[in-house]
Amino acid sequence: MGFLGNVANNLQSGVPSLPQLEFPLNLTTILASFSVLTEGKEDLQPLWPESAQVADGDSYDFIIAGGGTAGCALANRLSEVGDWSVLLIEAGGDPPLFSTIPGLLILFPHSPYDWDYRGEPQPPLFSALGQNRPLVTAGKMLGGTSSLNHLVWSRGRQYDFNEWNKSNWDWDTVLKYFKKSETMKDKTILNSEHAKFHGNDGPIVLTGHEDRPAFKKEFTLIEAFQDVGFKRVIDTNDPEELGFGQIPYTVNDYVGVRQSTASTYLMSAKGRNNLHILKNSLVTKIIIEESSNRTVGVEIESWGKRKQIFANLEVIVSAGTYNSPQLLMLSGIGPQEELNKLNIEIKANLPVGRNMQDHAFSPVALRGKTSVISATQNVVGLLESGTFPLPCIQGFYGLNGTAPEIQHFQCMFGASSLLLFTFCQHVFNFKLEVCTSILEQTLVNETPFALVNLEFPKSTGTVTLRSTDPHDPPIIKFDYFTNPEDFEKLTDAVMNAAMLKNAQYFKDGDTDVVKLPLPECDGLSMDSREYWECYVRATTTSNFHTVGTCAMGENGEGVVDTELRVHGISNLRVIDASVMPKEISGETCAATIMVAERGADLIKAAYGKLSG
Ligand SMILES: Cc1cc2nc3c(=O)[nH]c(=O)nc-3n(C[C@H](O)[C@H](O)[C@H](O)COP(=O)(O)OP(=O)(O)OC[C@H]3O[C@@H](n4cnc5c(N)ncnc54)[C@H](O)[C@@H]3O)c2cc1C
Repeated sequence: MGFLGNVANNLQSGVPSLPQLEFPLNLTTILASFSVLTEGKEDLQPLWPESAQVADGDSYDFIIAGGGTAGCALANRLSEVGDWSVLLIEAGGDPPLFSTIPGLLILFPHSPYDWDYRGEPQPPLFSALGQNRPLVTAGKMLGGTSSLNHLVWSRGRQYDFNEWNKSNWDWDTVLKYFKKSETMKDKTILNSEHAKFHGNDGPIVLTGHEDRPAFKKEFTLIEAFQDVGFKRVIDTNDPEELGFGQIPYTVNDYVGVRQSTASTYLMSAKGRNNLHILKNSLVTKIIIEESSNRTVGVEIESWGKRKQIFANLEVIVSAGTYNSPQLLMLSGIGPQEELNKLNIEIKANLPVGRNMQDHAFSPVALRGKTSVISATQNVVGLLESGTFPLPCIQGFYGLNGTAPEIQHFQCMFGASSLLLFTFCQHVFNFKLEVCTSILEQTLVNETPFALVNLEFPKSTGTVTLRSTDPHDPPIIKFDYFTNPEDFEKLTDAVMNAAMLKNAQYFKDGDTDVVKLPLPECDGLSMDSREYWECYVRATTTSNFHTVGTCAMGENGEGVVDTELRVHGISNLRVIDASVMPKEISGETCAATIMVAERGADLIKAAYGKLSG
C-alpha cells in the first residue's frame, strides 16, 4: 500500500501512533522517492561552460575569486567590455540537475555542492539543534548559493538602504540595479501600480504562483494573517509598504527552471572569448607586492597543481560571507590580533570577519485543520516541481514603529508531512525528537509552519581562521542575542506568530501551537512569556542570510570603501554579500546580485568604460 493509502486507512481507523504508520523516515527513502521528479527533465540541464586551460604565470585583466552568486553576475558584466580579459575561478564544479529543478532544493545540505560548515555552540542557545550547532549551508559550485537557495526574491526596502547611509548606495541607485537584474513575470504585480518598481528585461526571471490550484492555500494563509490584524500587500518587495503577501520566486515559469546566476548571467556570457572560467580550483592566497601593497594576482590549487595567475588590473574577491574573509586573512588582511595568533604577516589591519549579521529565526508550527485532503497536498506541491515545492507567503512588520523589523516566512504543509520533516531535520538541523514530535502532532492536520526572523540584529558574530590551511573551515560564531534587545524582539515576534491560531480559518478545528520536546522549558506555561523566552533560546538558528564580514565603511571601521576597494591595498575589491554593512529586510540573494551589478558599474566607471 502506498504512503497516501496508509494515511487514508489510518484516518478511517482512528488516529494511529507514529510507529504504527511505519513512515519511511529514513531520509534516503524520502530522497529516492523524489528522484522520480527528475525523470524526463534532463533537457533542462544547461550545457555548462567548459573549464579553461590556465597555465602557471598566465595573466588576465581581472581575476574573480569565487564563481558564486555575485561572481557569475560580475563575470558577465565585466566581460561585456570586449577589450578586457576576465578569469572567473570557482572552487566547485557544475551544478547538478537537481539544482535546476526548484522542488529538489532539499537535496543540497551535506552534499558535495555544499561547503557544509557549522556554527560554534553558544550555550544556553541551540539546545534544540543537532550537536547544539547551527548548520551553515553555502553553495560550492557555479552560481554558488544561488544554485541551492530557497528561490525567494526579496530585495529589501528603502528603509534598509537609508540605514546603510553610504554614498553610491542610496535607494534610487540600488533600485536601478535591482531593476536591471530582474524580469518580473508575476501577473498580479504586473497588473498593478507596483509594476513600476520592477525590471522587465534583466537576467533573473521571477514568477509567482497565482494561477496554480495547488497554491490556493497561500491565499488562506494571507487571509488568516489579516484576521489577526496584519495587512495584506500585493508586492512584498514594495519599497515602503509592509504586510503579508505572495512571493516572487527565481523560477522561469515557462520551463520551470531555477534562475541561479550561473544559469542566467554566466550562461548568456559563456561564448565570449574574453571570459575564461576555471572550475574545481581553490584560490588559496591573494598575491600582494610587499613594497607597494599592490595586488598582482592569486595563488590557486587546480587539479592537484599549484599555480600563480596574475592580474593586470584587479583581483576581485567574491567568495561569500565566510570564505571572502577567510581568503583575505590568509593573505595578510585582517585584525592584527587574529593574524598574529597564526604568525601571518600583516599587510593591512582591518576588521575582516567582524560585524557578521544574520537573520536568526525561531520556528513556530501549528496543528491546523483536520483534513484528509491536506495529506495529498504534500504530494501535489512536489509534482509541481517547476515551482517552489509548497504554498508559502511572507510578511514584514515593525514591533513598535514602521521599520520592517520582523519577517514571517510562513508555509502550509499537508498532514503527516515528510517534506516538513525533511526541512526540519535535514535543512535546518533540528533534533530528530523535535521533528518527529511535529509529525506526531500533525498526523491528520494541515500544518502552518513559520520561520520567524529578526531582520536588523544589533548583535554581531565573527568569522576567524582555524589555521593557515586554506582547506580548513573557518570558525563561525553567530553570537546571537549578545545585545539583549534582539532577544526581546524575537520573543515578541514568536509570540505573535503563535497567535495565528486565533484566525477565523482555524476556529472550527482544534488548532493549537505544536508543543516541542524542550526539556529545559518543562514546567513553564505556554501562556507565559517565560516559556517563549525559553523556547526562543532553544530553537533559534540561522536562516542563512549572513552578511557584513567585509563590510563597507570608512577606513578604521570598515574593510572596503563605498567603491568596494579594500582599504590600504590597491587593485583589490570585495564584491559579494560580505560587503553589506547592515542586514536588509528580506533574504539576501537579490541584494547580493544588486551589489554585483553596482560593483561592475563602479569598476567600469573607474576605467572610463561605462557607457550610457
Ligand atoms: C540554504 C539557503 C537558502 C537560502 N535561501 C534564500 C532565498 O530563498 N532567497 C534569498 O534571497 N537568499 C537566500 N539565501 C541567501 C543567499 O542565497 C546568499 O546570501 C547569496 O547567494 C550569497 O551570495 P555570495 O555571492 O555572497 O556567495 P556565494 O553565492 O556563496 O558565492 C561564493 C562562491 O565562492 C566560491 N568560493 C569560496 N571560496 C573560494 C575559494 N577560496 N576559491 C574559489 N572559489 C571559492 C564558492 O564555492 C561559491 O561558489 C539562502 C542561503 C542558503 C544557504
